[in-house]
Amino acid sequence: MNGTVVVTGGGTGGHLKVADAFIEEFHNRGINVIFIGSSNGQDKAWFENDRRLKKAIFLDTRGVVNKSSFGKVLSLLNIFSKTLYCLSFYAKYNVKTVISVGGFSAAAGTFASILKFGCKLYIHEQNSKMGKLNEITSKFATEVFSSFDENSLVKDYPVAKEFFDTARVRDKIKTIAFFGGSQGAVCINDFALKVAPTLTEMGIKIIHQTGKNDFERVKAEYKKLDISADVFDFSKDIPNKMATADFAVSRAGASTLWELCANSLPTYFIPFKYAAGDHQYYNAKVLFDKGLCFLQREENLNVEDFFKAVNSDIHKISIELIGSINSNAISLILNIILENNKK
Ligand SMILES: CC(=O)N[C@H]1[C@@H](OP(=O)(O)OP(=O)(O)OC[C@H]2O[C@@H](n3ccc(=O)[nH]c3=O)[C@H](O)[C@@H]2O)O[C@H](CO)[C@@H](O)[C@@H]1O
Repeated sequence: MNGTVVVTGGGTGGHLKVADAFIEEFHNRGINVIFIGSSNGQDKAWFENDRRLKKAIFLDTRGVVNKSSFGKVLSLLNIFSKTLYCLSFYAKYNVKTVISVGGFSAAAGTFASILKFGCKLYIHEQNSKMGKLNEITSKFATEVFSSFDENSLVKDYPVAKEFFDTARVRDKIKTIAFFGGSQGAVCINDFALKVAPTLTEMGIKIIHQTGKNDFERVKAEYKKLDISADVFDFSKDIPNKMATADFAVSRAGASTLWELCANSLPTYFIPFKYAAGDHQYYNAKVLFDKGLCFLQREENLNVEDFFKAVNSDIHKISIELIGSINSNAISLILNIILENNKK
């Protein structure tokens, strides 16, 4: 491999999961990787002290979107100074390949890759609507990979092997899992508590990921209802939780969505309505249009519609999900990057 590889980006679990897939594949192929993320957000929790990495750097960067004009100027100045830092870092470590997985953590490392002569930028866009940073930087990229883009050379999403290994066709619902995305979702937590008594009467067990902030409240509510559910704030063992479930209720963050597909787990999606460009809704809509999931907007959420889905033919959906995603995406993406870098 010519020069050092940098993987940059993060902020939330969705971006970090893709960063992790790249790091794992480079590591397995014996190629050194440096990670550049932010000291704000979840990046440190994922990659600080990660033995697969040659180095992990966490810059004090923050998002620009949803800020006052003054806040935006400050964030932009900060990104500018961190870009200069990355440029000198790239020179020191002879960085020739940068992979951006997006999110505010990616800005400085990505801009530096564009400014550095002889450095190639690759982008992985997770969502159906391109994020602001990728919209700007993709024009300078050697290749952009996205599961939702017809022009992408690889259309499958990099999903961890465990989700495929534990896939099975569902028939009868014995367990339902509620997933709120990496940060949890109060709306899904409230809805789960609302339907939990009926699910329990139906003999259906509950697995529930609440997110950190709402964990104690939700746990206490289940106790009040006298329902013994598997409630947790965040788990490193999501493959096992999914494998146990026969049906899921979930936000439509891209990583979770494709993991559910890989696992053949029929899902009722409730997208996060404030996601940029409404991308969670459009992520799930791609599956919904093929009859591969249930989809309901948060503002229209109702118990009748949910139970209609629970009582429908999930077996058919589960079977059809089997062919919805292949397991070799990250390997194909790396082959393309390595081939390109020989040029
Ligand atoms: C609020 C927001 O802006 N969310 C965005 C964020 O979602 P979010 O960070 O929620 O990301 P995803 O749902 O895509 O992925 C979450 C990842 O964290 C893992 N996980 C989750 C819970 C847990 O307890 N343990 C665990 O390991 C999941 O298995 C998954 O791999 O990034 C996604 C990918 O760009 C976007 O599609 C989402 O719109």
